Formats: sequence, structure tokens, C-alpha cells
Amino acid sequence: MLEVSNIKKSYGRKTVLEHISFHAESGECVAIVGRNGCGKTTLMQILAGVIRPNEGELRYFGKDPLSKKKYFHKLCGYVPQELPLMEELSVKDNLRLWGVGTRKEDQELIREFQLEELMRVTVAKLSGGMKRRLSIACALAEWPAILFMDEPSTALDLYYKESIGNWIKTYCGMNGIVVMATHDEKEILSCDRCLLMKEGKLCELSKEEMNIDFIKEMLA
Ligand SMILES: Nc1ncnc2c1ncn2[C@@H]1O[C@H](COP(=O)(O)OP(=O)(O)OP(=O)(O)O)[C@@H](O)[C@H]1O
Repeated sequence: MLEVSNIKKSYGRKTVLEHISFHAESGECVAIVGRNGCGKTTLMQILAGVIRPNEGELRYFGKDPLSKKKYFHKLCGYVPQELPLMEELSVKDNLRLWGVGTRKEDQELIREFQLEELMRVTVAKLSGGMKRRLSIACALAEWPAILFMDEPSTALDLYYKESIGNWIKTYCGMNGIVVMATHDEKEILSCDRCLLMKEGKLCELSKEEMNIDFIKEMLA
């Protein structure tokens, strides 16, 4: 279980996040939706241990990753908006850097994200969608229990959007937790729950409220 309590984050005098609290159970996929610049990436970075909040607590399966950073590495995978890839290295070498090697499950991951044919290609030569598939595979190297994804379907074509969507369902079916920041209508509706971010705060939508017209109205 993932528990987030009272997170606050300011950049200088500007408070971006305040009183952010939510939880997610194993097997749940949670969407975080909000206007550009409302703080979604800031929250994802805090949840993944990239930056620290000014206030608040995190508990991942009862463990406190803010006090022991290794729990971030042990328990979470992160697919950031800006892809964390070494452009001058090959796909294979990037995967190796993240720990995807020759184990059976590594080969499955490479197959799942259709990277077999690209293993020798330099990352700089890949399309945006190929890079995104690679960065998702890198985030999954250690089969984390929780996956944070910042706009995961950006740059993916319709085929891969569907394929990543199906993969997320399978991952949650195996008790994984996914928290994703997204602007994609289909992706939002495919999540189990939706949290709306506005003016630095989060509120959860009911099942009835989880429709695009209502969300647009709320964000206007
Ligand atoms: N390192 C930083 N220093 C100062 N301000 C920052 C920093 N990072 C983000 N911000 C500001 O914090 C606010 C939230 O930014 P953030 O990237 O979290 O928004 P977002 O909801 O992810 O936006 P988008 O949907 O466009 O990706 C913005 O006003 C941004 O300018």
C-alpha cells in the first residue's frame, strides 16, 4: 500500500503543492490529472525520490522512503517526463545501466516492449515513441511494486498506446500499483481512480464524476 500524507512543496516563495494526501492499494491504477504547470511532475518527482518535499510523509508498504532512500530504489520504478536515457549509447547498453541484462525476466521485458530489433541501435537514432518504450522498460528493471509514470503515452502511436495500456492492466493484475500523471482522455478513463490537481491541492473524483466533460469543467 502507498500512503501519501500532507505533502507540501515550495520553490522559493512559490508553493506548488500543499496538503497533498492520498493512498493507493495493491492492484490499483491511479490517474493524476491537472492543467499544465499545476504541479503533477513535482509530485511525481517527490513520490519517486528525485526531490524532497518541504513537509509531509510517504509510506510504501509501511516503509518510510524519505528516511531511508534505498526504499525508493527497492520499491519504485519511475518513468519521468524527460527521458533518462544516455543518447550516445545503444539500447542494450542503456538497459544494462538500469540492470536489464540476460535473466529470463529481462528477455521478457525486452520482448514485451518490442525492443529486440533495436538492441544495437544508438538511442539518439530512435524515435520519441521508441525512446519512451525503452525508458518504461528501464524503469521496470527490478520489477518494482509501485510504478510512477509521468505522461507515459506521450509520443506513442495508437498501437503502442494500446499495448502499454494493456501492459499496465497486466501489471496491476499482478498487484502492482501505478500512479500516472496524464492528459490522455482514454488513459484517464482506463484508471481505477482519478485525482484532480488544482491550485496545488488534490481531490478525488467519484466514479460518476470520472467522465471527461466533468473533468474539463472542473479544470476550467
Ligand atoms: N525546479 C524548479 N524551480 C522552480 N520552479 C519550478 C521548478 N520545477 C517546476 N517549477 C514550477 O512549479 C510549477 C509546477 O510545475 P510542474 O512541472 O510540476 O507542473 P506539471 O503539472 O507537471 O505541468 P505539465 O502538465 O505542463 O507537465 C510550475 O509553475 C513550474 O514553473
